[in-house]
Amino acid sequence: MKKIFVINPGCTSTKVAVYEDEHAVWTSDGLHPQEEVDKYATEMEQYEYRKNFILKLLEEAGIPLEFDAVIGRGGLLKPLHGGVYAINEQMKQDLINAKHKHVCNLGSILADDIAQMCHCPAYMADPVVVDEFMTRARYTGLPFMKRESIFHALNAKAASRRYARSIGRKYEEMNLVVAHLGGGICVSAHHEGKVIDVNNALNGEGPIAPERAGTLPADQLVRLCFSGKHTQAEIMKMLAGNGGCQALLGMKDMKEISRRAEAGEEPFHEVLEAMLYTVSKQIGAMAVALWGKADAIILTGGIAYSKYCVEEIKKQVDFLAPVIVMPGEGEMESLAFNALGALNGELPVHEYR
Ligand SMILES: Nc1ncnc2c1ncn2[C@@H]1O[C@H](COP(=O)(O)OP(=O)(O)O)[C@@H](O)[C@H]1O
Ligand SMILES: CCCC(=O)OP(=O)(O)O
Repeated sequence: MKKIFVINPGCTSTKVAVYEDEHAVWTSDGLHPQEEVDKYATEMEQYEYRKNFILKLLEEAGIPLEFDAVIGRGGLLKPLHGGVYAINEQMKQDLINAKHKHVCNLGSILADDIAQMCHCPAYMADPVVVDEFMTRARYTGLPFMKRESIFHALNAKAASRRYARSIGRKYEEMNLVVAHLGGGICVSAHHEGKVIDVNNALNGEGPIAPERAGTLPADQLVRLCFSGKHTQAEIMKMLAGNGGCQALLGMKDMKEISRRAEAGEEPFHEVLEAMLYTVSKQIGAMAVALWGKADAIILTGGIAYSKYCVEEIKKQVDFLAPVIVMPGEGEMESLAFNALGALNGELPVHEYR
């Protein structure tokens, strides 16, 4: 029996879990009070805080630091193929110096720390930079600007595989549109096992999200940048962190927002309608990326728990393909399976260079 520790840092939580082979024997949602994380300007400054937070959770649960492997959610490295990677010094340095900032950059660093404490291997799998774009999806209208594949690869692929299995088909033989509806939102087009297009979930592309602005009118963004009123860091924070519902409603708790919208309370109702409209339009775009031949549209992530949100999206897109609802994210399970596969020699472990 292999004991695996899984670490998944998100903007509002550090989810952790202990697996014995494929069974979760302990999990924690690891929610952080917003005012705690708001104290830090960058994700790297949260390193000590998140590490101590994890060690305290383990201590309180009486779980000794005795694991066969530790696996963390992978961060904003250079574009990579999917799969399992051994965490090495080069990877940690690239994460510390990453051009894009997001707390998932801490996943591999924290995993390596804990692995060193229990003398076992450290891995990451299907990081947010999995890049399988078709060439035409990389283009913008400027030769020096290329689109980047940054999305919730782990959950989007795990949900796709789970759905394919449930209907007795292979992921590699299907066309799927997958909308991951979390604090950030991505809608990806999966063609025969490859994500050929997806909105950049982090920076200025795609739907309005609980804490992200999504696509903005470029001319207004340029004027804002040159207004002299904001630093670059402040504007980046408007795109991811303080954008979307956080900017429009002063909150990003989607349980609360959807409850108030459903009760007809304004501006919650109108803003949520607008957000879900942008999600639906992105689903339409990805269905076209699949030549209109999507086998299914999968709605996943925390917001897919909201029947109200799901119904609003369905009304707009169910003419395209059957809508399958898979609420929550299978990231912890998927990470554990990847580590188990690596330990058992069933999955190749790639070297990061
Ligand atoms: N029952 C629910 N109804 C509406 N939103 C929900 C519900 N449960 C969770 N959420 C929302 O889901 C989001 C978290 O989703 P998750 O997939 O864990 O993503 P992330 O890792 O990006 O935070 C939060 O915005 C949370 O408010
Ligand atoms: C795609 C980058 C990772 C990301 O956006 O994750 P969260 O939505 O969990 O913040």
